[in-house]
Amino acid sequence: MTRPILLASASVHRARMLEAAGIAFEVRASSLDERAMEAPLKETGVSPDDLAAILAEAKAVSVSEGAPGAVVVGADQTLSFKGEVLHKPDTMEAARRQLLRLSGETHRLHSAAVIAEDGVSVWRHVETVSITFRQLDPAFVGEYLASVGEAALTSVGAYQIEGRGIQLVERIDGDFFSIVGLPLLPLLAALRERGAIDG
Ligand SMILES: Nc1nc2c(ncn2[C@H]2C[C@H](O)[C@@H](COP(=O)(O)OP(=O)(O)OP(=O)(O)O)O2)c(=O)[nH]1
Repeated sequence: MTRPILLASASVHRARMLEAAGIAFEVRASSLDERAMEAPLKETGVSPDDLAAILAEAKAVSVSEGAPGAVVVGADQTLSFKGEVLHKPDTMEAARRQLLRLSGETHRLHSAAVIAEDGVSVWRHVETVSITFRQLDPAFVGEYLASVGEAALTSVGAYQIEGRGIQLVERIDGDFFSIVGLPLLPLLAALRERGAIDG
């Protein structure tokens, strides 16, 4: 007998990943205002990986408080580049500018997952991946964005690595699943340990 799993995320990418892994869960996205939460944290000089963990924990705990007995998974991803933390671009023009900034450079994705039960965080994991982009020609970036469209705006880096986004990349150092949005292997091990999935 396993325990109900809730995914406290509005990310279709995370939901698809768990579905593909054969995990039974329900989506119950958190209503937290991440940007409002993030502003004071940034004043403290919080590191990008800690920021991802704190936001993931806040989402998991907030959903978990209203779901007694459920195993609630919260997640967050931050992109760090030259001391800045970048977020999902708001517009296609912002996506174009962001991709050109990352051209020929290495950025890091910090992918955090947290499990909360009955309003208490019981497990957390942050995986950091370094991604180096090729030298990107502005015309290529324009063609890439025209081909992927608004999907580019659903990812923090304005790319989906499992899709055409891989054509932007020269090198990846780290876990593929963490780029897509969840440190999947450590998360599955934790769900097993907590009796939420069989195995
Ligand atoms: N499919 C795919 N998604 C990616 C990739 N890189 C980043 N992402 C997505 C995963 C997340 O949905 C999003 C990271 O943004 P957040 O951590 O703020 O999550 P999001 O706002 O989507 O949902 P949430 O805050 O959990 O409700 O970027 C990738 O290479 N492939």
